[in-house]
Amino acid sequence: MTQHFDLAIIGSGSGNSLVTPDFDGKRVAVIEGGTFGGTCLNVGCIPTKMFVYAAEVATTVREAGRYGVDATLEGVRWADVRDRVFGRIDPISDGGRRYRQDGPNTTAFLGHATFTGDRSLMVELPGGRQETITADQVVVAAGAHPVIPDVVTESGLELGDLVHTSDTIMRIDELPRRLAIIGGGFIAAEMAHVFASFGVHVTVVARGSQLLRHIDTEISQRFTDLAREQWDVRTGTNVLAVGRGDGGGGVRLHLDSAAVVDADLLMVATGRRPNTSCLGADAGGLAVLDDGRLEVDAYGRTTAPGVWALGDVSSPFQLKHVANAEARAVAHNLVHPDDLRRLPHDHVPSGIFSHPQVATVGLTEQDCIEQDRPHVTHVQAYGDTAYGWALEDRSSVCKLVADPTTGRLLGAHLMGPHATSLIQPLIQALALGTPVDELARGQYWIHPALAEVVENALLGLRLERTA
Ligand SMILES: Cc1cc2nc3c(=O)[nH]c(=O)nc-3n(C[C@H](O)[C@H](O)[C@H](O)COP(=O)(O)OP(=O)(O)OC[C@H]3O[C@@H](n4cnc5c(N)ncnc54)[C@H](O)[C@@H]3O)c2cc1C
Ligand SMILES: NC(=O)c1ccc[n+]([C@@H]2O[C@H](COP(=O)([O-])OP(=O)(O)OC[C@H]3O[C@@H](n4cnc5c(N)ncnc54)[C@H](O)[C@@H]3O)[C@@H](O)[C@H]2O)c1
Repeated sequence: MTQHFDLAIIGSGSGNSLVTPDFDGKRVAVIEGGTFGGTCLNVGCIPTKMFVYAAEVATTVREAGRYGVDATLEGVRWADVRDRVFGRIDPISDGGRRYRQDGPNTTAFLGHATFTGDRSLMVELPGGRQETITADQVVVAAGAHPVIPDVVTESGLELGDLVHTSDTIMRIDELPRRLAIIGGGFIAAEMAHVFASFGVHVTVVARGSQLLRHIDTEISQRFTDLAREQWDVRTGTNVLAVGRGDGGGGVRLHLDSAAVVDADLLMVATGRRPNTSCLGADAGGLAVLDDGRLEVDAYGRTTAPGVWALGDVSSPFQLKHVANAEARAVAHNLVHPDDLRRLPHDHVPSGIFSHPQVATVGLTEQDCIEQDRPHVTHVQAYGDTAYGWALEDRSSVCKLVADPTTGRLLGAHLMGPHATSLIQPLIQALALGTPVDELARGQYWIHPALAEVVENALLGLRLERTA
């Protein structure tokens, strides 16, 4: 029997937030084929940052001697760290699922959905049952999954055993002695920090010449240099083959430099691909772009009338704050067809919770050069501020890019302690168009807080126009 709904949502990550009061008294289907709550809650932002915090604590103890405080890290109780994280998260996922199962106007379908036609879905439920659903409107919020390079797939090593992705590595039973990571992006940078801080020997194998290649080149270079001091970093290197280690234990990577890397576990962090290959996109009339994303217009409309998409499955940004912001726009658009809101894609910031932290928003210096755009930059060292002295900081920076003629900020790129929080006034200035001079001088900056690095960076920009 076919069930008809006012709204059907595929994916319970940011999609779950679409059940707004506008749908009170209407029928909403929430379809989830994996763990309720999606990536951020279960295997993404939230658990990783809870592990990162524990890693920060371990690092603080290790580095305490620099400040004249003698401390020894006695050990890391991995199982306790892990259980604290998932002891907090798993009940939230369970509660969210129950809330949709028992909700007054929601029906939760716990299975994989495939389009079979125009706003028509087939859901594979546990036990082999199938349910057919139609809806006036459908939102695809199906997220993305880790890409596994061929060289790993061809190794024959099973995922979740010796080979992990971020989906599984946080739940392992015990810390490995040696961890190899393929990839030099966000996940590699964060997880290398976590495991190295916990005493694991980490080897990062990256294709590019620098880690975090997509960010400002200067920051990426500085980050890579600091990473080399903490982890065994092999840049400009491809993995030619993956197999079992000598004696059958662990894994061995054969690199194109002729070197081999032996490790107890391998983590693959080579990007995430939108979940569109098993969605029946063709049957639903949804166009898929070359990179696997669903095609959407500026308002989140797919190529199929009445079908919307948001988040990792369609967005150019695989970030939770973007998925949430897109969900807010789509939630509005579902009920205001004559007053559509655009997906907010201006000045999208990102933060990388590694050691050091990195935070970035807006144009980089290279962007300005490539666009032949007038610009000035200023790099302010944390170490030149009072709180930087307290931190004994010698490597952290706040780099700003501004337009000298308009006096407006173009971009901000920070690397160092609390970079992901320090960047917020700069994100705000970009979003609200606050002139640099007004931002620097039009308010108090608490002395001697770390935020003075941002104040000094703003004051250091050589602008032709001031407010
Ligand atoms: C390790 C890691 C750390 C991260 N850290 C951060 C961070 O610090 N900050 C940040 O901004 N972003 C971070 N991200 C990215 C962030 O998690 C994602 O951008 C965000 O969660 C995407 O939300 P979404 O709603 O689009 O998709 P998801 O949350 O992935 O939800 C999609 C859901 O749809 C389900 N689904 C898929 N296909 C179907 C189908 N056909 N039928 C039924 N259900 C289906 C999936 O099971 C999934 O639960 C991180 C990602 C990872 C992997
Ligand atoms: N703090 C955060 O906001 C945060 C944290 C983690 C993940 N994320 C999101 O999740 C996404 C996925 O993270 P990620 O680290 O997997 O992707 P990424 O795009 O950040 O990095 C992928 C890395 O893998 C490399 N690579 C790609 N294919 C390869 C191959 N075949 N062999 C070897 N190397 C290969 C790339 O050169 C790059 O270094 C990120 O882009 C980000 O949007 C965000």
